[in-house]
Amino acid sequence: MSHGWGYGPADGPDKWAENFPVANGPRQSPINIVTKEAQYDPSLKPLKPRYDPSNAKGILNNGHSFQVDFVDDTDSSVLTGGPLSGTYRLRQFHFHWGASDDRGSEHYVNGIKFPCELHLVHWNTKYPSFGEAADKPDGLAVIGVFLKIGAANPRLQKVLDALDSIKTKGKQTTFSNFDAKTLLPASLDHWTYEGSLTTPPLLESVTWIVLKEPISVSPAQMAKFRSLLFTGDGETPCCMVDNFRPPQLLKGRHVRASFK
Ligand SMILES: NS(=O)(=O)c1ccc(NC(=S)OCCc2ccsc2)cc1
Ligand SMILES: [Zn+2]
Repeated sequence: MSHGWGYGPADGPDKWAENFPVANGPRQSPINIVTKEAQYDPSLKPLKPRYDPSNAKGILNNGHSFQVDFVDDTDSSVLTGGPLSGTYRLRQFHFHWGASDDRGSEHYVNGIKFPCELHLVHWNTKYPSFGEAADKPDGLAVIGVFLKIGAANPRLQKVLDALDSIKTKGKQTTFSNFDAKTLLPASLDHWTYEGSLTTPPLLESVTWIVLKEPISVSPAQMAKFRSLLFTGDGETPCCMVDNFRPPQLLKGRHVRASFK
């Protein structure tokens, strides 16, 4: 079944407001981060991701991206610190990428696009579940990590090697013993702002934490991302590429920096 939305001319970001009017809301994501306008906030605490590799559960082609899902019924894989009050549990991570290296990321930095962007999705444990947290203003926290073309990144390889088994929409397989922390760069310096999910239902519930330091990805590794299909078995194949939403209006929001 199609979710009714996608990234093509007929169902893409310019059409999402028809079924999800919040698309024109006051705190939509992604945004272009203008670094000179981001104010250093000394009250931001060090970001503290503490993930248990044994919580990794599976990897799924959801028809929009692919995601690695985690067991989130205990506080064994959590994010605290940075702008966050309380404890946020790791739910899943996924990526957005382009058909070519000149585009792909959702956030821009001073108008610069990256070929790929990783999102690690967490939910606030003051709520009983992800679903309950997903529509609360402080319900979710997403770490965004830029990927830039360079040397092959060995930490991506286990994820990329699993893509052959989830080529088409709806395919999933087990994915265990994976430490999501290994995907993070050395520095956890970040920009943070109040935003939304970047795909429908576009809920305005996300505290965004966008890391300044990118991680590397090689051209061959980018080709692996681009080998996935948006389409399911038996459908006319459509390459999973350009699965990103363009930057949205700031509408008076301020971006804070954790670093000078
Ligand atoms: N790209 S993003 O990180 O903003 C992002 C993260 C999660 C989601 N959606 C998820 S995990 O939805 C799961 C189903 C659901 C349940 C309640 S609301 C959505 C969409 C976009
Ligand atoms: Zn995302």
